[in-house]
Amino acid sequence: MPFEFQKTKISGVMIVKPRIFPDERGFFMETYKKSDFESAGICADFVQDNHSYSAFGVLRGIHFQKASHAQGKLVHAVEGSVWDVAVDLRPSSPTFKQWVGITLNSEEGTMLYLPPGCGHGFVVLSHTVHFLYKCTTEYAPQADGGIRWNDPDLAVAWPVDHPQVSEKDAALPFFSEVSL
Ligand SMILES: Cc1cn([C@H]2C[C@H](O)[C@@H](COP(=O)(O)OP(=O)(O)O[C@H]3O[C@H](C)C(=O)[C@H](O)[C@H]3O)O2)c(=O)[nH]c1=O
Repeated sequence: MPFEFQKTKISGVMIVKPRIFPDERGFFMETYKKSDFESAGICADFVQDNHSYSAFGVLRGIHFQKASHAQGKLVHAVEGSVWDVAVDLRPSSPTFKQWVGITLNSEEGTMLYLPPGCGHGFVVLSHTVHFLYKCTTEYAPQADGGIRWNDPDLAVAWPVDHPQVSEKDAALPFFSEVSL
């Protein structure tokens, strides 16, 4: 099995560790295989791939798409490292409003799968990061949602004191104001 899957405290949020095959040329790893993911309970059909590039201290998120446009995401850093957060935004979930955070770096190739219904954000830990992710639904700006990164109810323990947040993200609503 080229992947190791690890559950987190949030239902459906899975840590995925690919098997790396190093040799004198460099390395090879599989970063997704439908049959292995389905065997681990991740039955996701990905329809869009994204790539973002950010500098140290940049914080993107906490974002989500609403209702039928809710996105499952398989995220990883292909160069550099981030501290990545999944927030459970499913009111019926026993871990509603809870979050998990994990460092994703390109050396280990560790990935995080977030099911639809989770908010997602990350802050860059390395000088720069190339961040790639697969999504289970296409971009739907009309369904865009977000929560302020430093929402006191969520109290996400970001490991960077003064992150660089875009004007748009700095103006996102607090959890108490959000319509899910
Ligand atoms: C997300 C997205 C954006 N765009 C366009 C819209 C804007 O003109 C530009 C930048 O978008 P945005 O500022 O929303 O990019 P991020 O702040 O990286 O947003 C993402 O960051 C957090 C961490 C996520 O998990 C989401 O995938 C996504 O919300 O790309 C597209 O054309 N397609 C897309 O799928």
